[in-house]
Amino acid sequence: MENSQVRVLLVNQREEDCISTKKLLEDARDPKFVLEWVSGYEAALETIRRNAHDVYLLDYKLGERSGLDLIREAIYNGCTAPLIMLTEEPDHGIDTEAIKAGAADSLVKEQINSNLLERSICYAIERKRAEERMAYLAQYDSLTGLANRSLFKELLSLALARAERNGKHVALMFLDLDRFKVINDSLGHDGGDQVLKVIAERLRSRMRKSDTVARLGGDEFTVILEDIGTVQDASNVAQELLQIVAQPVMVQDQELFVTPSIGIAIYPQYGKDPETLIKNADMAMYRAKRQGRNAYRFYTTTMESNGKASQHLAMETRLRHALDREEFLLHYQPLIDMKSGRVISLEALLRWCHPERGIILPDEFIPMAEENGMIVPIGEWVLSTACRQNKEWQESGLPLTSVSVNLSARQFRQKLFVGKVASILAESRLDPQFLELELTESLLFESNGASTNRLKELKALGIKISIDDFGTGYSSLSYLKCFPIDTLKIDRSFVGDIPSNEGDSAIASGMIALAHGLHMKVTAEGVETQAQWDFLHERGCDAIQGFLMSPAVAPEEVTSGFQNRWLEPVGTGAEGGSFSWNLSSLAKRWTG
Ligand SMILES: Nc1nc2c(ncn2[C@@H]2O[C@@H]3COP(=O)(O)O[C@H]4[C@@H](O)[C@H](n5cnc6c(=O)[nH]c(N)nc65)O[C@@H]4COP(=O)(O)O[C@H]3[C@H]2O)c(=O)[nH]1
Repeated sequence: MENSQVRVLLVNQREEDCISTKKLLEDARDPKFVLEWVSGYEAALETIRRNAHDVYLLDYKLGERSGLDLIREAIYNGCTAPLIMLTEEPDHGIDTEAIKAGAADSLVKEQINSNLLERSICYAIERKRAEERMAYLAQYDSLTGLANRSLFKELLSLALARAERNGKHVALMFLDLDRFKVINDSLGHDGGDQVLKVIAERLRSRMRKSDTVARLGGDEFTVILEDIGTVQDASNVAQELLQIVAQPVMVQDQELFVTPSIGIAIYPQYGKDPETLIKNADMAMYRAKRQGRNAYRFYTTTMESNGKASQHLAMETRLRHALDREEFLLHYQPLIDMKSGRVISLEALLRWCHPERGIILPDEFIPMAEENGMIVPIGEWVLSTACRQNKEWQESGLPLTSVSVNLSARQFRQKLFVGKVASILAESRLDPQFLELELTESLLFESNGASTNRLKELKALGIKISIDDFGTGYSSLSYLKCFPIDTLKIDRSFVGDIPSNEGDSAIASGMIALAHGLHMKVTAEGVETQAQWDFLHERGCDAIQGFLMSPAVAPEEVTSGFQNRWLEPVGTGAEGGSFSWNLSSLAKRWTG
């Protein structure tokens, strides 16, 4: 026990009990017990209110009142130290009542010996400390010691209620470090943590005791300034915060320069409740970032009313948090082998479950995520979720298939990308042969030898590579033979009008022949009609994907699809032999 002297207050009516208890505790060396005694109920309550003891031993019999009453009253009066009940004889009913009332333990006097009493006291104190520590951890950020998100929200609600009562203003500042990810990536998490600690300390020491500084997570901090006189006051503080954060930080013998972007929303003009105020300060912070970082911006209504630009800003702000708030999900679309009718792969397609708008398709937010770099962490999430999910399916006994994952150029260009893929595979325990990465044509051809090497490293891991949207990238075909590619995916823009459009039909046929000539497989995307199916089948296309078979579906539907209608090949004839397709029944199976 840390504190080697434990102050004990014994409350009972008989002095001889005090003497015997003293004797029991006398031998203890560590901790050393210092026993005090009071006999009356009121005197006991008075002493307990002074909060001067580490533990209380309360007799059940205290004249007209009982020890149970004293426990309840002590707790009601704010007693935080543990209370232990002492009874004359074993009584389960009293024990239970005592514990319910808040006692740490209940002991029968005649059973007590020195050892038992010491242990009971020490356990009670340790348990109390553990509870206090847990309560602290639930409210404070363990890295910086600042208020955490939940305490911050509570304090903000209280601050707004106070401001409403007193007719005052509150400024909420949302502060995010610029390019913190670069620091984390280059110094590692320990280095990043040290930076966060230094910044947290600077913010704390600048603010008054009555102001709140919180860390919401990652590199996001908030400051609540109560009782501000004018907007200029908030401006001055923001200006000062920019300066103190920008002071060099020494970490791992390196001098680093960190800058923040700060968004400010003022209560009550720009948010009457905590949620609105937080959302608006966040949006203003994002505006500061977009306008060059290392700056502060006040939230104004024009940020909302400024048509398309503001919608874009609001969407980007939400997108930045979507990952933390677990708003992304994956749907899966099957790719069907044309010979066997079996599912050979499931393409993971990202969906954003927007709290107000519902499911948003990737075309609406991936370009934004590409532009602001969010695609890198989002893509990592997609990759690990898809691998984990596929492993789960395999372990649950579903037929083995690959999962294919779309890659963005920004992800692929990361220096550590191959290592990341390897560690995701290791974590998910998915056999690499069941992962396929889909890269776009332009991604490969825009870069140089680096892509070839990276592709070779990926292939060396044992995963498959396909070229997505093939035919849309204006690339030189001669490049194709330089890359270790398994599959070409014909873009759906060439599939939509076959067989009626001669040009598209010729292109699709040419692509199939080209891929086969280079010993690659071909998948046609966007197959919606039987005529397209027939055409592609005749030309020897290996696999197809499209609404004719199934749209992308939620993971649960993949399981039920396999169980109900996706399992067996359709038609007659042996696999690989001559196979007569019964497309309408196949399509029926797929569409349920
Ligand atoms: N009209 C029509 N469309 C069909 C048919 N069959 C499938 N599709 C749609 O075609 C898209 C196929 O994916 P993609 O070419 O890789 O095109 C994807 C891919 O480029 C990108 N994307 C999706 N998920 C991710 C991801 O996790 N990471 C990255 N970087 N990009 C992704 O967003 C694009 C659009 O995805 P989705 O909206 O899910 O749209 C999917 C799918 O729903 C059909 O028969 N007819």
